[in-house]
Amino acid sequence: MSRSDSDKDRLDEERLADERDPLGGEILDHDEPDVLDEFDDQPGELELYEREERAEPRVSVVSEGAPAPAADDEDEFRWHTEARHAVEGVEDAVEFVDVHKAFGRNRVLRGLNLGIPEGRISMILGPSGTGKSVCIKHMVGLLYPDQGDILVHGESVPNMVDDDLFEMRKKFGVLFQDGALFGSMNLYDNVAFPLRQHTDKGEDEIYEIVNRRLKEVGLAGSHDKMPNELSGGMRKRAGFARALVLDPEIVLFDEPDSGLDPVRTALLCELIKEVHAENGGAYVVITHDIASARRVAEFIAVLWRGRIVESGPARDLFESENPFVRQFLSGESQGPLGME
Ligand SMILES: Nc1ncnc2c1ncn2[C@@H]1O[C@H](COP(=O)(O)OP(=O)(O)OP(=O)(O)O)[C@@H](O)[C@H]1O
Repeated sequence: MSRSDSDKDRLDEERLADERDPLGGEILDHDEPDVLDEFDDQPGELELYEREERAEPRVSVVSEGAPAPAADDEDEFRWHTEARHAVEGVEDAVEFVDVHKAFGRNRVLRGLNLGIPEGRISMILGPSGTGKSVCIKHMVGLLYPDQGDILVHGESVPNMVDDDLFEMRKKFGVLFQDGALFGSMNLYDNVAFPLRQHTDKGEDEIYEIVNRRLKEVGLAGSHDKMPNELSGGMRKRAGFARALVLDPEIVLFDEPDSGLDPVRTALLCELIKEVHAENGGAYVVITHDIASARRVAEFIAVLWRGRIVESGPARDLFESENPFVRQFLSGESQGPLGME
């Protein structure tokens, strides 16, 4: 069923009123292309969010404007062994190949090489402002690299034409920091939204799916609640239910623990594990919360200064000899990471 005009007007108003970009918490720049202009041509949840304009032709991922690595990089990257401990017999769902991304003079990704294993819960950990959100925006084509490539199931995301990108995004479920629920819709309609957008399913089937997903996240019986009646934890669970309704192959969680107390964080971590055990797929969680990593992560990648310091199965990383990884994963004040 397609969305009615009045629904679209409502969403337009909401998006214009709420200028926060739910993936990064940044304020949308009005000089950026208006995402709502794309809405009519390619309705889809991610199309509601800020999307970077990219230069034509889109086939090249090497930009002449990409800044050259600075001479002092070697010293900065002395802890970056980029050691990748193998996950036996598992392919990568997502791969970053030497990705560089700068915003003006701010070089955020500086030669990022990373593989996200299929069928595992992976965590990208790193200090604040180190590029974790920028990294996941590249996976869904909301940002484009200055240099390098991002492969999702072997397909290059920056090289995709719009139709392919739109199709590829159906593989993803995304849980934004605040759940990114539409304030004017009740919980049921929020969770049903991607199904109405992306599928031809009838309302009976949609009801069955939404009901099952809301039950799975412990929100059965809250169909009629409006987002402003929900606690932060409930909003996140509702966002999780919505991220799952299209049976995604890859689920991205942008700091699922932000704004939650330790108990609710622990409960959400348990929920992520249970749902993953039930549904499978590649889950990618970005966070700087080490307790969540201990609870949930099967695979960990530590990101710092736009490159991976080390990555591998969680137990290997928690036993790492690398001084930076040891300091970060134990939360010590002494070590290579200072107040910067
Ligand atoms: N669209 C943008 N335009 C300009 N700068 C940006 C943009 N998006 C991100 N940045 C910059 O990129 C850097 C990395 O930001 P990012 O949000 O990825 O960090 P993070 O590791 O997710 O941090 P945190 O843990 O605090 O959320 C920051 O300096 C940020 O200001």
